[in-house]
Amino acid sequence: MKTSTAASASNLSKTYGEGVTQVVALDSVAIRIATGTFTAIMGPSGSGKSTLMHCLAGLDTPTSGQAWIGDTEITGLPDDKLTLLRRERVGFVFQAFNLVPTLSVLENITLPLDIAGAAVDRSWVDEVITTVGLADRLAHRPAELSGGQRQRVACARALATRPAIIFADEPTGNLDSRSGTDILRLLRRGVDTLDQTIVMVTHDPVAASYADRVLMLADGRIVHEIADPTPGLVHDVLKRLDRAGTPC
Ligand SMILES: Nc1ncnc2c1ncn2[C@@H]1O[C@H](COP(=O)(O)OP(=O)(O)OP(=O)(O)O)[C@@H](O)[C@H]1O
Repeated sequence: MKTSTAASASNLSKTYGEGVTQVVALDSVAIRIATGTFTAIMGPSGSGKSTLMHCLAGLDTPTSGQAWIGDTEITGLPDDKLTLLRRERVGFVFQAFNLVPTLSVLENITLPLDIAGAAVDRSWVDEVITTVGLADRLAHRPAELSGGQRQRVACARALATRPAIIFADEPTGNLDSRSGTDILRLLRRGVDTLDQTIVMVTHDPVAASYADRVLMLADGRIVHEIADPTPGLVHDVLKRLDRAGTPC
């Protein structure tokens, strides 16, 4: 049983606009992410997955409610402190956080450490590089890599700083199934062997089955939770949600 908390939120709400055009993207969400666990967030398009992840990661500000990374409350934290906290304790595997094209694979992986002015723990970085299978590509530039290899670099970059938590947004979204499987196994290994904590948004029941649990969102609320998910179970719950638009 995991006891410490990597991230959490209480009463998290986010609305856009006002009056008749108001959109409730998040509606009083409460969540606890235990350290060393892998959580998948799923739900129909527009259900609030990205908004939830951005608010949990300190990339977006909720309209009301509170969010914590570890025991630090991030809601209300001034921008400079939030930037520092993200840099030191959060890893991202987002499409928007692309690799730097002019840097080599190795330089991209150690970039967050360089920015933070942190000493590079070379044996740790080597372990991560071996884990992601990029040892023979370190001098290459991102343009010389396949999409799957690039995504593995993004994962290695996120793991290199040993962040308290990694947020991954559709990490296998643009990949063929073999590369996608590599990435998911890698993330899973990070949790199992490195005690990494991961939160991943996905639309894919197979990807979600690598997680320890799946949280289903609908209309900005967590409406269902699946422990020890299998692709079939996730698929069935998604289908019922799509049909009913309500909890199962
Ligand atoms: N900047 C914005 N302005 C207005 N409405 C927004 C904005 N960002 C998101 N929304 C709305 O908030 C709701 C939740 O959006 P969000 O992107 O979190 O959903 P999602 O579940 O990640 O969707 P998808 O699976 O399609 O990426 C949607 O109805 C969306 O239209």
